[in-house]
Amino acid sequence: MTDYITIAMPKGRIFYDACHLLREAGFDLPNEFETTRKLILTIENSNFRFILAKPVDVATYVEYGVADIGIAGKDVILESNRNVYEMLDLGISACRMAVAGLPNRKQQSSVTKVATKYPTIATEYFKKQGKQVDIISLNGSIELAPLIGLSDYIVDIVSTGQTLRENGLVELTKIMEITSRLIVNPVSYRLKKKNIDYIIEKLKPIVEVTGVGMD
Ligand SMILES: Nc1ncnc2c1ncn2[C@@H]1O[C@H](COP(=O)(O)OP(=O)(O)OP(=O)(O)O)[C@@H](O)[C@H]1O
Ligand SMILES: O=P(O)(O)OC[C@H]1O[C@H](OP(=O)(O)OP(=O)(O)O)[C@H](O)[C@@H]1O
Repeated sequence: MTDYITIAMPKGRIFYDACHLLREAGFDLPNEFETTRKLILTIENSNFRFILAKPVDVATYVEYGVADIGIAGKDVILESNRNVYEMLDLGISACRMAVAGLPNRKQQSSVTKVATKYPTIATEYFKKQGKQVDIISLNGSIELAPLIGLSDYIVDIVSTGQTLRENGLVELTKIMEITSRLIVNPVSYRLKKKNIDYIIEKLKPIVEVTGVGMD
């Protein structure tokens, strides 16, 4: 049986950046990669197999070993806290995690409420600040929460800042910079080290040109 390397790719925003990066590194990804609805993709005459997952699920596929390696945002890696090795900062899909809110807001109640898709990161952040807050978990459209009185603040991804601006919110504090990382299953790394190192070595010079590298 072919000793496939299975790579979990995040659908959505990161996918396009990730495909571009892999092509730059010399992987011959067919053009249909960006248009197909297939969830398992192969490259002819190669032992690479790609699976397309929701970004938030990539680290889960890698932890369970059904994917040997994966590409995931640092936000997702920190939030999901999966047992994976983070091997390379790919520098793609850059954005930041920030606290935002309405300007000149008046607190609604004695407890500060924070809405977020990232409860772990938000809890950790406010704990480090020594602030007690109520975290309200949402799945999207986080900016809605302070507008409609559900929360005092949000913790969310900011990229261009357009969503904040168009909703009259302001960025208050940057929590961290976010980029996508190459993650690896620890057992796969032991068993398929040569093939996985080959991929990392192909990516490194491309990534270094853009100014990032190993953590
Ligand atoms: N403006 C942005 N908003 C959200 N994520 C971004 C942004 N820019 C870069 N990213 C990165 O892309 C990843 C999320 O991509 P995407 O928005 O496609 O996922 P998602 O919102 O979880 O997917 P879906 O739309 O299917 O729910 C994040 O984990 C983050 O690392
Ligand atoms: O600074 P910007 O460039 O405006 O990008 C930031 C927005 O993009 C993301 O939302 P997404 O589009 O993933 O939708 P969601 O609300 O469903 O998470 C993020 O949660 C912000 O809302």
